Amino acid sequence: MIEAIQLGKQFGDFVAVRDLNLVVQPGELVALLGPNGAGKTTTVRMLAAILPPGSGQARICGYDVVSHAQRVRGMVGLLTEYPGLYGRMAALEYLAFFGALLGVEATLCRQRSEALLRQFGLWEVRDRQLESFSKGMRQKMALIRALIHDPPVLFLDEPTTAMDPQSARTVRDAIGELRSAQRSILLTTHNLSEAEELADRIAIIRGGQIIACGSFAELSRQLLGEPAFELKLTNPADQPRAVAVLRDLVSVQVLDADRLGWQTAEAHLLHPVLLNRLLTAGIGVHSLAEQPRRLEDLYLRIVAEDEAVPNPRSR
Ligand SMILES: Nc1ncnc2c1ncn2[C@@H]1O[C@H](COP(=O)(O)OP(=O)(O)OP(=O)(O)O)[C@@H](O)[C@H]1O
Repeated sequence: MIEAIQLGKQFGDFVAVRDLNLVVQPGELVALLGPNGAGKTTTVRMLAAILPPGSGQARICGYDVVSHAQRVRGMVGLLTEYPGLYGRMAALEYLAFFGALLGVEATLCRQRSEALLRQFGLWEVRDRQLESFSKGMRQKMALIRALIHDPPVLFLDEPTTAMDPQSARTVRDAIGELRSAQRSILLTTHNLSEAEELADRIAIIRGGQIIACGSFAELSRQLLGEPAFELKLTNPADQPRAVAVLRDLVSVQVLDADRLGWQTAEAHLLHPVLLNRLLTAGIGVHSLAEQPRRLEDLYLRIVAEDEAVPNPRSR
């Protein structure tokens, strides 16, 4: 479990993170999203016991990141944006070296290394020096390194940057599997479709503070209201009659000549009645579909609304 309680960090007069509260339960993946300079990396570095918090508290699996820093580092797997790999070492040698540093027994380390190198398609190049690896291969190696001691907590900072679509897919699938293994994962990313796909909850940080947090469905409802539906009529000439027939059932919006829209949380109850009415009135329905919502729309809206108030760093 990851816990941040009123966590804060200042660099000189500059407040990088302020009163940040966040909990990531075991088996949960939370995506931390935010504009450049929002405080994501600073937060992760504090939670991973790399940077001491300026104020507040952080705990990993119940251990305080300051008083039990060493223990916390052993329980955390960290994939940073710029992983420094030792280029002269071969892949397998590197993992043995890192595993030993983290206290992983040699035979176990070799077994895990093989399983992970195979999972990420790097087994064939296990004896090649890391300096000959492409950016994407290095990123995969950094992820394997973060997993070599089988940590209960993972911090993944931009895990799929620099990867081709197929490699990014492999890594995303692997992240999905890691989550079901009862780990707590905090993912920072600028790739919103990746966050939408992987995250159980989304936390949006701006100016060092969390300005929104919840599941995609919760944030959608809070910001955009109940799910929205769109009905397309077979014949645009029926539109005035369709509006009249549905008016007392739902708040109908005319979207254009042959399309009507509404929002409801109870589509399963409403739609059979509504379709029956239209049918009885002899009004043809071409299609009825829920309007897809994207995390990108929500994110841009949350950040734009927050920008309308003064920057929290100077509040
Ligand atoms: N060691 C430091 N000294 C001074 N300022 C710092 C230091 N580390 C971070 N900052 C500042 O704190 C703010 C937050 O930085 P941080 O790297 O946490 O942001 P981020 O959300 O990870 O950004 P990005 O998406 O660009 O990676 C930035 O304005 C950064 O310049």
